[in-house]
Amino acid sequence: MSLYCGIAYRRKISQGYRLLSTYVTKARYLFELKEDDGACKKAQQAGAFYLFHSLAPLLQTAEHRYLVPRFSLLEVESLLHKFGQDAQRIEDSVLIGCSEQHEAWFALDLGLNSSFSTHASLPKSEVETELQGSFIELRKAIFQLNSMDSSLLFTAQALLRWHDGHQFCSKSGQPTRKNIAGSKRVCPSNNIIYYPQMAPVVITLVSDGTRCLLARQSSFPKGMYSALAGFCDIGENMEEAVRREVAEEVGLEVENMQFSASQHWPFPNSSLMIACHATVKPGQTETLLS
Ligand SMILES: NC(=O)c1ccc[n+]([C@@H]2O[C@H](COP(=O)([O-])OP(=O)(O)OC[C@H]3O[C@@H](n4cnc5c(N)ncnc54)[C@H](O)[C@@H]3O)[C@@H](O)[C@H]2O)c1
Ligand SMILES: [Mg+2]
Repeated sequence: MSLYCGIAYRRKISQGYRLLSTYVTKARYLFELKEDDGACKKAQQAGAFYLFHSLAPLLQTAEHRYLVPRFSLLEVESLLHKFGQDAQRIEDSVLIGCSEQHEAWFALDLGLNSSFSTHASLPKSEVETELQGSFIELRKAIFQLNSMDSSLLFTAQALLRWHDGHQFCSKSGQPTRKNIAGSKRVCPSNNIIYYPQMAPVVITLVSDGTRCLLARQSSFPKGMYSALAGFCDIGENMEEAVRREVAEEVGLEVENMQFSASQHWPFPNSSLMIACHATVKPGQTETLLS
């Protein structure tokens, strides 16, 4: 369907069904904020900000759990002012979601070099004291966060990392400029648009119907085993990647496979983990036992 038809179709639908679901209005609102810098700037006025320092989120401790504090635009501006920085640094923030009431959520890293600020990084421990929290590595905090918080922080960290690593155009070498939402960067000299990327990874639980195969990398901590994982090669579909990775890593040939679930995984860079179940060809189960 062409874009024109797509838009016309959307209008027809929305005229026919005036009461759109909360999910649909939210999805369309976020899409608008990504496309319209003015609307996104306006959303920042009433939005909430999650703060990071060198990709570690600011967390507060409460009875074996971590809480994720959020700040208003005014609070962030006043913090920046206190540390001698101007509000332009807020343009480094990225849109990471919104509430059902359309309160937009942003993430801002106070530790990474800012393209706007003369002061590259805010002093970590002083900011922690000021905000009564700690910047904690996300990997260490995962299991003490609720699932909504961890998913938001995963997205935030992945986007912040992508922007940090894509400040220059790979064709012209010129600095690229992010849009307000942070959903893309553009090279002003040749208009090439860069979008945040993630690498597809297949992770496969191989079984013979009753037993499953786990493996370990030499880099894993002692005693840790996992399903077989690997990056998709360019040009491959999911099935081909599963077949190749299982063959490469354990020397077995996969017969049937089924998609199970997927998850964004921010470590060490952004991956889309695609989880599958697979069985191996008959006669290979002895290998599984040995
Ligand atoms: N069982 C597991 O190993 C496991 C479990 C949970 C999550 N993960 C995640 O899945 C990802 C892939 O697992 P793996 O390390 O076993 O992959 P892998 O088996 O494909 O081996 C990694 C190697 O693949 C190459 N490679 C190809 N494309 C790459 C890309 N886009 N980025 C980085 N390296 C690339 C590199 O040479 C790298 O050393 C990892 O990021 C890991 O965090 C793995
Ligand atoms: Mg692997």
